[in-house]
Amino acid sequence: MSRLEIKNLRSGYDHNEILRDISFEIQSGEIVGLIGENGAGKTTLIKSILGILALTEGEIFIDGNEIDDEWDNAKGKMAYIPEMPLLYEELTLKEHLEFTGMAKGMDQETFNKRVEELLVIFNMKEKLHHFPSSFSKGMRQKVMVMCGLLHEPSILIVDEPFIGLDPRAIKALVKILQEKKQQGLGILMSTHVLDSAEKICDRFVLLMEGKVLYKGTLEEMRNDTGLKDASLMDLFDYFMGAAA
Ligand SMILES: Nc1ncnc2c1ncn2[C@@H]1O[C@H](COP(=O)(O)OP(=O)(O)OP(=O)(O)O)[C@@H](O)[C@H]1O
Repeated sequence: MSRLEIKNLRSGYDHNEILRDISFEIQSGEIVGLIGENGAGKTTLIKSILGILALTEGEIFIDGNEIDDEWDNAKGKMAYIPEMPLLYEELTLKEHLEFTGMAKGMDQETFNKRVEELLVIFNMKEKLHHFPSSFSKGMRQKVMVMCGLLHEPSILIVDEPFIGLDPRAIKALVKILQEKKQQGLGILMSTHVLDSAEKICDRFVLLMEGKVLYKGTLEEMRNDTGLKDASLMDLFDYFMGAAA
């Protein structure tokens, strides 16, 4: 159970500031959708939260503790699943999991138990000793998700989880994210797949040109715009149009 809080964040690349005054939080047991057009700053924001990019201003807290002071602790609580599956071609699925377990400092007993559970959930038992070269895109994505969930993080950050997955794989992933959420995982999910996002996210942060354009639930968006029954896509269009 954790809470991630982002306060007045500014960051970017060298002399190119991309994000300005970003503030929002992710509570335990909720899925927050990070929505924005190409180049809005979603990946830059994720990289900033993960400490890959330095902040020029602002603070990030986990459970009230600033990440800067508690970096190792924070790293243990967070997991990240990147947009493109990054696998080592010379390592089998088992070795990927072992490598992750070691990096996260898991003890053998917990590791074995979790691997057993994840292999069943993701239907990958038969692939345990196989190399990524024999995996489809969806299976590669599954390996990333398994590695991400291995140490039972309390905050999960997922960048574009649905790209390249077939409808059944999307359904399976949605089910897993919902189950994990019910168990208390807080999830930040960046995606362009708005119909899936609408179904599974509890709240949304809409980004435009590096700034928060809107944050709230679907219901709040509908009330604020007067667009009753509007889809997330329609609401996103509306907010983008109003800001242009
Ligand atoms: N390595 C980099 N160096 C300099 N500028 C970058 C770099 N990566 C991204 N940018 C710029 O930062 C801005 C935000 O890009 P970012 O990748 O965060 O957008 P995004 O919302 O994730 O887009 P997409 O939906 O296309 O993945 C863009 O203007 C982009 O050109």
